[in-house]
Amino acid sequence: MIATLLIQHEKLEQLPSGGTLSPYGVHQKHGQITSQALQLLSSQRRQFSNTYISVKLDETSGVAVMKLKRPPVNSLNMELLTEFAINLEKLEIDRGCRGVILTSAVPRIFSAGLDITEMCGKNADHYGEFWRAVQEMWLKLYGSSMVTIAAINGSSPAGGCLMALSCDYRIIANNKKYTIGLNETQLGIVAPFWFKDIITEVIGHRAAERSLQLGMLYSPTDALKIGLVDEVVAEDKVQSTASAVMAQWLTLPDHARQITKSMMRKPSLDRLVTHREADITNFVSYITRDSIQKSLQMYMEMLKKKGR
Ligand SMILES: CCCCCCCCCC/C=C\CC(=O)SCCNC(=O)CCNC(=O)[C@H](O)C(C)(C)COP(=O)(O)OP(=O)(O)OC[C@H]1O[C@@H](n2cnc3c(N)ncnc32)[C@H](O)[C@@H]1OP(=O)(O)O
Repeated sequence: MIATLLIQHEKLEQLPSGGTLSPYGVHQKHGQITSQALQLLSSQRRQFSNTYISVKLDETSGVAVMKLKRPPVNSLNMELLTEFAINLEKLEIDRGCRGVILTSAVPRIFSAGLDITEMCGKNADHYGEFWRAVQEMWLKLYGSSMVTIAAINGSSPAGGCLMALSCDYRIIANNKKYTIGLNETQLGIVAPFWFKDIITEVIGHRAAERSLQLGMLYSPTDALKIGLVDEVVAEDKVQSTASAVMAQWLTLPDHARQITKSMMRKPSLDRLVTHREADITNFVSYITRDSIQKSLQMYMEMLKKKGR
């Protein structure tokens, strides 16, 4: 028992921020064994935090709450994406964790999507690496065997919406100021095929086509109407609803639910895995076009002007 706890604890030790997805040892820190064991036995919660992600795992329920914490808008830069993938992988291999609630620590924003500055004025190698990190985040989240619930406590455009769409269930706060959707065309860019696939799976072909072509951002109630989210609840009920829904989902045997989830999601995952390198090459050649760089720069300027 103690040995198992020790291994789990060591798996969950804080990694240095900005690290890579390299394996982390389970045989470190032998000298601390006794104190770690005692600490663990007396506590039902474990927490770990990187620069842009914090995780609290409740060992009693087996539910982790993962928060994005990159003010002002939780835009997804390379470091956040990498930390996200590492933390999710840690939870994935932790037997004590069966479900993850994904939410934001930044008021009024779930995530503003990909960090546009990662896609502007850099070189091709950078774009390639960045896109690989975006893919990795998605493969880990969409491919997770755990129950994943998005507790959307703020606006969630583009890549933020993709994150929410990749979860098993979406709960959004009832606030007209919050919007959610894949608005890429409004930036003058195209959502890649796997973004398109996932929104089509969630809301159906007709709604997805309209939504993607027009780059639509929906209020919570409109998002509910088209099935982009599953529930709209009062702002102060988002987390408690997420916990209640999670508890319901966790009443099912993991084995049956996981195989079913995998059956449903495998075709989309396989498509990206098979075409991963081509997708990166495609992204790099697309994003380095002068016209695309110009569109993104103009969009950033517009955002900055609006903020002044
Ligand atoms: C042939 C086919 C090939 C296909 C190839 C693929 C092509 C590429 C696919 C790319 C896929 C995904 C794209 C994305 O995810 S792009 C990101 C899109 N996101 C958005 O449009 C959201 C933009 N932001 C907002 O609408 C608002 O900021 C907000 C989230 C609603 C919050 O509003 P706010 O009033 O609270 O804050 P605001 O003043 O606007 O912003 C504060 C500062 O944050 C900066 N900022 C906002 N969003 C981003 C972002 N996504 N990246 C970087 N920086 C961002 C904003 O500029 C402000 O900065 P400053 O304080 O003025 O310096």
